[in-house]
Amino acid sequence: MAPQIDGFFSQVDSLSSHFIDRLSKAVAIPSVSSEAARRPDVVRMAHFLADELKTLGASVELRPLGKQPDNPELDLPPVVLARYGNDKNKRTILVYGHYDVQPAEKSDGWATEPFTLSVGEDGRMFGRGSTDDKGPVLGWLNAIEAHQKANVDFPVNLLMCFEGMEEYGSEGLEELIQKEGKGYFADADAVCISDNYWLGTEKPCLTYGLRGCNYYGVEISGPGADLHSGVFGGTAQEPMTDLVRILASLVDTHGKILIPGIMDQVAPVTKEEETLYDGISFTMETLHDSLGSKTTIFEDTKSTLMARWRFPSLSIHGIEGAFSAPGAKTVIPAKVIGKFSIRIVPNMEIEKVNEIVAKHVNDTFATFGSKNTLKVYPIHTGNWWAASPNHWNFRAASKAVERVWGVQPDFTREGGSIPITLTFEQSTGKNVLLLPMGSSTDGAHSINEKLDKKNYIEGIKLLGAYLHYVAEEPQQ
Ligand SMILES: C[C@H](N)C(=O)N[C@@H](Cc1c[nH]cn1)C(=O)O
Ligand SMILES: [Zn+2]
Ligand SMILES: [Zn+2]
Repeated sequence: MAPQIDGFFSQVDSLSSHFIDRLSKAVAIPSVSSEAARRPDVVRMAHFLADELKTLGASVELRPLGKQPDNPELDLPPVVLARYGNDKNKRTILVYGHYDVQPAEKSDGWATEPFTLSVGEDGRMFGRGSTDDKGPVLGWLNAIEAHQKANVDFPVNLLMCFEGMEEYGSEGLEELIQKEGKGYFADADAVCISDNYWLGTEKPCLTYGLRGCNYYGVEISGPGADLHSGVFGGTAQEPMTDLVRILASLVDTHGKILIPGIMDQVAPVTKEEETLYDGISFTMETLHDSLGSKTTIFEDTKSTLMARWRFPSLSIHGIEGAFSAPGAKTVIPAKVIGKFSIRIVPNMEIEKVNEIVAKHVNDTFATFGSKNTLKVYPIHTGNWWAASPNHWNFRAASKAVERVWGVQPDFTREGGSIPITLTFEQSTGKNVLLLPMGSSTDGAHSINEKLDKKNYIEGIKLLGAYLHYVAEEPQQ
């Protein structure tokens, strides 16, 4: 295999400008799934991917998913399903990624235009979606192209599933994956997802667990319209006052979730599990670098990693309807919606968490004696996932990491969520591997999101090499 894989690697190097250009085109499409006004751009991004895939000789389908449940006026963006190769003598790998991105505005504090890929002299490539998840998604396409141009036989059949609503809880996808487990994906031998990050900046990792994410809205309304605080302050009960008291009842400064009953559902940490955290290369310095500050809850790496991977966390994200512009507007908002989410872990159950959250918020509000109106509801939910890394799929990826990066990967879990991972595992009955491309300093979801050129180019080699090692692995 060595000469073949070497030919592929040098072709990736030769095509690097072309691959960066492909990423620039993708980043230039502002495919923000959470903003209704951007929906045409999300759809445009699906077509961009489909066209690129067709040019590479893949067979492609754009599958409609119907209307968006919480906004029935709006069509969900299509899922891009594609197949490259159909050789019965080869293994078939199903890869998943997402082509939607988080919102981004220059005014949020970006140093460059968020929807323009800005490649610096130092090799950092800034742009929304560069690392999450357009770079990794294009990695698969680039790996196909480099094989073609290097005249190297593609080692597996590749099934691809790229969605456009991941950043909004993978709306509409679950049913399709459940149905296609024995349909479009029937001949998949294993699944690979490239949509997370290394723990630091030097050492790649393979990931075998994710937290889930239940995202909530707490809506409080009172007056019929926004009011003048000089005229009505002290006269009307203010929705914002009630809301901040509710939000303050959810979590403390040290990350302790204050909702009764939440921690009771968490599986106890076993002695064996504890030891897993000892060998992982991760330092508080790396964490401070990724954080851009030293404001960590814990002072040691083990507690930090456990808090990220193994325990739930509650984050307060924002308040819709509140005054948030610079300056000093003397307004009393009439209706405000607080947004918060809970990252859930084994053995928490989505429905049980929803019930406990609703009870806590309603009970807390009842103690205020407020005349305002309260509603609390889940906006979207997603399950946790934990798999076994003792499988040829992980072995192949580990060999690929060693080949491309010259080190053995860490085996990690992940604090973030990819809601559909568990559904892939259950519907196909196959092993699922997470094989990240980007590093801990990439700033996914943040301002100045970036992907290092080195991670992108070596990442394309990594994805290709993984497929070669998959082809070589004996059956388990
Ligand atoms: C890990 C992945 N790249 C990611 O960013 N996932 C999102 C998915 C999400 C959004 N709402 C709920 N889940 C995340 O972890 O926030
Ligand atoms: Zn992602
Ligand atoms: Zn994301």
